Amino acid sequence: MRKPKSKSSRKQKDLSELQEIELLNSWIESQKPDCGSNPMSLPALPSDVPVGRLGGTLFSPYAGATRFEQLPVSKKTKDALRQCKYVEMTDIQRASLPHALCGRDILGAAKTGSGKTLAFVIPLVEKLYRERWGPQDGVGSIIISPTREIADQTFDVLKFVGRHHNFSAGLLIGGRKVEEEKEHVNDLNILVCTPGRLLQHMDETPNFDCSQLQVLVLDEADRILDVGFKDTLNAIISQLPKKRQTFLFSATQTKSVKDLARLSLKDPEYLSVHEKAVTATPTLLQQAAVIVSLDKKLDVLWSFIKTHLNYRILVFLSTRKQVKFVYEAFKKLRPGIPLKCLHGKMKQEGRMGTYSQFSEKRCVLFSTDVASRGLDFNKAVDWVVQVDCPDDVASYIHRVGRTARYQSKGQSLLFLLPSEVKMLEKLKEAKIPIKSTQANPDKLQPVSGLLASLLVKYPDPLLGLAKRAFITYVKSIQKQKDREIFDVTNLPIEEFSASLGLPITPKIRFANQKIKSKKVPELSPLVEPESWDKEDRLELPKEELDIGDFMEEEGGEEDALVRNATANEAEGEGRKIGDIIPATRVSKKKKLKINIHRPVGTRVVFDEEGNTLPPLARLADINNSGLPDEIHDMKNEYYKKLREDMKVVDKEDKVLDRQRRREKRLKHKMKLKRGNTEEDSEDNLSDSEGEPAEDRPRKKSKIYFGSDDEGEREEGKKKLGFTADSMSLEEQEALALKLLNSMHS
Ligand SMILES: Nc1ncnc2c1ncn2[C@@H]1O[C@H](COP(=O)(O)OP(=O)(O)OP(=O)(O)O)[C@@H](O)[C@H]1O
Repeated sequence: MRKPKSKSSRKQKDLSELQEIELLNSWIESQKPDCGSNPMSLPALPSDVPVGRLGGTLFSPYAGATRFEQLPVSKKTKDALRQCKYVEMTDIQRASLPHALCGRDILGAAKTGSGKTLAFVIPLVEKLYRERWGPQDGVGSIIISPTREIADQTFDVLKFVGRHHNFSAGLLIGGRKVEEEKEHVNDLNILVCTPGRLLQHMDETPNFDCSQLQVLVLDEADRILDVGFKDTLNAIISQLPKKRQTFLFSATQTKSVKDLARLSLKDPEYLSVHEKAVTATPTLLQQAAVIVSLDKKLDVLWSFIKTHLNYRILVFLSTRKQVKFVYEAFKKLRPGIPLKCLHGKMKQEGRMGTYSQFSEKRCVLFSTDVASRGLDFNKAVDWVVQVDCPDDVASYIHRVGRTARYQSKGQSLLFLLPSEVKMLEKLKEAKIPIKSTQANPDKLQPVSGLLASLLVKYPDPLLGLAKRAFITYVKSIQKQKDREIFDVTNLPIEEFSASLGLPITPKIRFANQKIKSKKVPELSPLVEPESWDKEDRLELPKEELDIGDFMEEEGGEEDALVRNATANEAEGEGRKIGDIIPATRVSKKKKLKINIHRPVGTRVVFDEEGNTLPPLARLADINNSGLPDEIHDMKNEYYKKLREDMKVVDKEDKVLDRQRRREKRLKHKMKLKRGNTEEDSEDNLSDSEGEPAEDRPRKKSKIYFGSDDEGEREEGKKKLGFTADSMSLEEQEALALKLLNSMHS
């Protein structure tokens, strides 16, 4: 145990701290543009770090510094940085820290994973240190993050950097008990929060006071300034003092004067360190795009996962319901790699748990855009797969930015619908080096048929999830702003629905109305669009991008059942042999023909209009050779069980049917013999209800066979002298005939 410090040593420490603060403050003073002196001048600004000032001239006295050690920051901060092994500064840190430490407002833009967090955490801590901020001074700094996970992560960085300082800091995010927070929030000096929770405290916590705020940080600034947070942010800003230092950081920074005016920035330094870089994304990131039709997306995703079982893969889908469905369904299919999911409606504990557990060596995390920004997963993500097209270029940049972070390599794959190819142009215009590649249909492992059987086997919850996934996806496309890329009328919704394993296409009024008028083009799902530049093709994706076996050059062995078009048919329809036929609902006539060759036990279900339900139809057509062993076995086992069950049910049905017919015949005979004089209420009932007698529930008062009512059974016995249990059908029939004959005679 450490000895308690004596009074004199504490005094000495205080004194040295005071001296340090004085020194730092005098340095800051000397750096003001109008001061004219530069006592701690360093080498000139390197030419590869373009630094500019919005509407002003560059003033960056420390821009030549490359190591944290060289910066005018407190010993406490330097010690912490050293302990965390932060030695060399990244570009954005080199460019922004000297300005930020001088007290200027910063608009910082740098590629994803380039260390922007430290670029605002260090000056924030230093500012409070120089101001000798203490617990009694209340809130001195606020960092606003768009998601809980980013806030949590930033809080960790803050804890590291501020470990030797004496400030109190708190994480205020949704999903936690607000009442507990209210008790402590007034004692905190630094708040790391999400906008909603901060405003909640501003509105509800008694005496919550931010009037002394020194530094405000908007991390992922363009997102926070976005319409989604507009009202909340305006309400927050209105309660903050105008005299403060403000930092705005993002990989896709806003330059909107309107936004800056909202935040009352004063001559902000616009530091876009990678503006002149050749690419807008990390240099070590390799990016590819593949054209996939909507109904083949899950097949391609499944194949990708099956061929990348030793990687850490982050998969983006556009809606929460899709994430839930794909996660639950794929989990049941057991691909051979741990699966996780992350979305905004998960409970806080689960959300944080998933986020921190995504450090397993091999793992697939299905996520919505909640994980698209700012997250720095503990261990490097190997692959980012965007199954659904991002909303815009900025969203793409943030999503792929979850890999290839700070000097590590990464790979990304973007799925685009044939109708979304325009996105590729936009990405290229934004200096994103993305290569187009093709999935090899021969290597594709179809999963849609398996999903159909899963939905039959586990209707709860999979059927509901699939429906919701379908609806939310279509709606998400409809809501997209960029109509050049997203066109809901171009979606092959029938095929998409079938590919999720759904027996019938759920109705979406707005979408159906729009789609009805437009014929869905019969696009081959894996065909390279003509507009693609051949030079863009990724010739050797396997070596370079490790895309896996199923992403190969055209040609190769044909999968007769998956690609079941004959040469003639294909040519006639303008398709190539080898194109995968989309899962369309064919005419009843055609399907009946297919039905004849259906293996025993395979059920064909028709909808109300007489169309067969494609997933089940497709299920029978899927070539098992394309399936992995365990799924093949699962499927066979499932079929076997299905066949056995069907045989039993079939046998029972036949016996029951025979019995009913005999009964009917018997009654008919009895009626005839009585000359229709005697009223048969059962038959009357049948007519009155207009149902065939055998399908109608029998009236309890008339039936004694197997009645639950003991009294009725006894009465029946008395009347007829037998029970159904005690006689075979033949005996019953013989007895009835005997009775009839006796009546007749
Ligand atoms: N100077 C440095 N030396 C070593 N590692 C660093 C340095 N600065 C940051 N890092 C590391 O780089 C990684 C990315 O940093 P950070 O999360 O701050 O990136 P970012 O630019 O904010 O990314 P995004 O735009 O995705 O939010 C982190 O793991 C961080 O620890």
